[in-house]
Amino acid sequence: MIITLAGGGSTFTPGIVKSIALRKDELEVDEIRLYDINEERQRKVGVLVDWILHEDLKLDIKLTVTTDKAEAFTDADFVFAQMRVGGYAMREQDEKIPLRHGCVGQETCGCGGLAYGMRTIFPMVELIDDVEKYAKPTYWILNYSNPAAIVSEACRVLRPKARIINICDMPIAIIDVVAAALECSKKDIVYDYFGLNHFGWFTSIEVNGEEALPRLREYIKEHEILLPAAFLADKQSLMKAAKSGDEGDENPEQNRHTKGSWYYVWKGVYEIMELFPEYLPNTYLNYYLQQKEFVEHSNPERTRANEVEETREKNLFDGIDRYEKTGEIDESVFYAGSHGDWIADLAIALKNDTKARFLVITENRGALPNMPYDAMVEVPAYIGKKGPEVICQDPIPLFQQGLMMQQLNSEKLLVQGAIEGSYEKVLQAFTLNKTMPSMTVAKEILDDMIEANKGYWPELH
Ligand SMILES: NC(=O)c1ccc[n+]([C@@H]2O[C@H](COP(=O)([O-])OP(=O)(O)OC[C@H]3O[C@@H](n4cnc5c(N)ncnc54)[C@H](O)[C@@H]3O)[C@@H](O)[C@H]2O)c1
Ligand SMILES: O=P(O)(O)OC[C@H]1O[C@H](O[C@H]2[C@H](O)[C@@H](O)[C@@H](O)O[C@@H]2CO)[C@H](O)[C@@H](O)[C@@H]1O
Ligand SMILES: [Mn+2]
Repeated sequence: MIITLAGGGSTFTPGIVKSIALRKDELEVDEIRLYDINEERQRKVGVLVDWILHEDLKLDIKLTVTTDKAEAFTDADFVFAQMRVGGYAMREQDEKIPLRHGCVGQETCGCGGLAYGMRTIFPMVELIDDVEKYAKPTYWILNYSNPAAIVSEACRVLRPKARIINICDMPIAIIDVVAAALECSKKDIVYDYFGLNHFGWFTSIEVNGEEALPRLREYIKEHEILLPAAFLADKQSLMKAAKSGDEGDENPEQNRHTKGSWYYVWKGVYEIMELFPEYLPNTYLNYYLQQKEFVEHSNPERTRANEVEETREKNLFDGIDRYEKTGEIDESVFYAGSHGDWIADLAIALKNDTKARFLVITENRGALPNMPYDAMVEVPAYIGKKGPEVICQDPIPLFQQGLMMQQLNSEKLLVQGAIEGSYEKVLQAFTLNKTMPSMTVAKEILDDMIEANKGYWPELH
């Protein structure tokens, strides 16, 4: 069993490798390969991964670190894709350009997400072609390269036969927080959900067979935020940290959610549920339902990209430099948690045909009867060796369906515009996005984005 991480220089690589390694028996993994286009970044992360596999866990798993496609993909069984096309420098542009025009600037939502999508569509297609050329015919690509909604639509259109499953860890991160709030184990939770990626709702959260949404509603109302009580001890300092964008030094998974801009993410769940209490919203709906408020509490000079550069990325690479100089490892420099565990669990379900239930981004095919057949939706599915078998649901309510159709068509227009090189379609995608106040503002942002993305975007005519 060979698993290749494409985007092996990612800040998430050490955590994912640890999750794979801890499930080595179920995955029967013989070799892990790291592949990236950035040789130096890849080499450094490779040093840490080598330590995890061979010094820390003392495992007999071969490690290959490469920038060569043939070496990376030949006979691979799984490819876990986590590319950030353009890096944090371009994420900063995605966030800051719309904010300069008074609009939501976010990694995967609004115009920032559309811009990131334009950069990622063709590198993803290239990755699929490389994998098809070199890997085992039974390969699976588990893709979490963002923006997953646009990437999955582009793959559906351009490579419909590819063995790729697109996934997102935000819903499971929400379930982690819900479990802490309800003081139960996340293993006891079964949930129902519908939506698009970063655009969906939990319709049911059962804990040991009991519907817990009413209890969760009360919790959120009482605390005025969806964060576990322990994290709320000092609300004043939380808010101060949020305003300064300070993530602090701590690294544990949930604590990071109380720091920097994440605070507003969990606060927004309360604000949405005050007006629309029926379902638990995905945190990303904040950007579409509270556009004005998001812009008001954002600092266009310092966005989430800066926070990540100064914390997760800096901690990782400073930690690796220190290890190379002194031989000392501080495990807190790398992020490990639900993200990697979930990806490894999904690979196990595919490989061992377990038919376990996962939330995945997949072609609708009637699962949501009042959404288009070919929409890439995020819904629960049983996962076995043939891929996802989606679970059918009742028609979704008009409010959610209307929001989803607007977002879906914006994303579809972007993909069509990228493929056809059509400026007009891309402008329609921007204009249609719910974060846009007018077509004129959409055009101003698009023109700035074209300038900033030279060398990354296809030419538009
Ligand atoms: N779907 C999800 O829920 C989810 C969760 C976490 C992260 N992500 C995504 O995972 C990716 C990695 O995030 P990160 O913060 O660790 O970023 P990062 O910049 O640290 O890592 C990304 C790596 O991808 C490499 N890369 C860029 N283009 C490439 C290409 N064409 N081929 C191969 N490698 C390439 C970069 O050199 C870099 O080493 C991002 O796309 C991020 O949005 C998704
Ligand atoms: O701003 P970032 O880079 O820290 O996070 C952006 C990503 O946020 C979500 O994933 C989180 C997840 O919610 C959290 O619990 C933990 O696992 O880290 C992830 C990455 O930060 C979202 O689902 C991703 O798509 C975003 O890229
Ligand atoms: Mn996500």
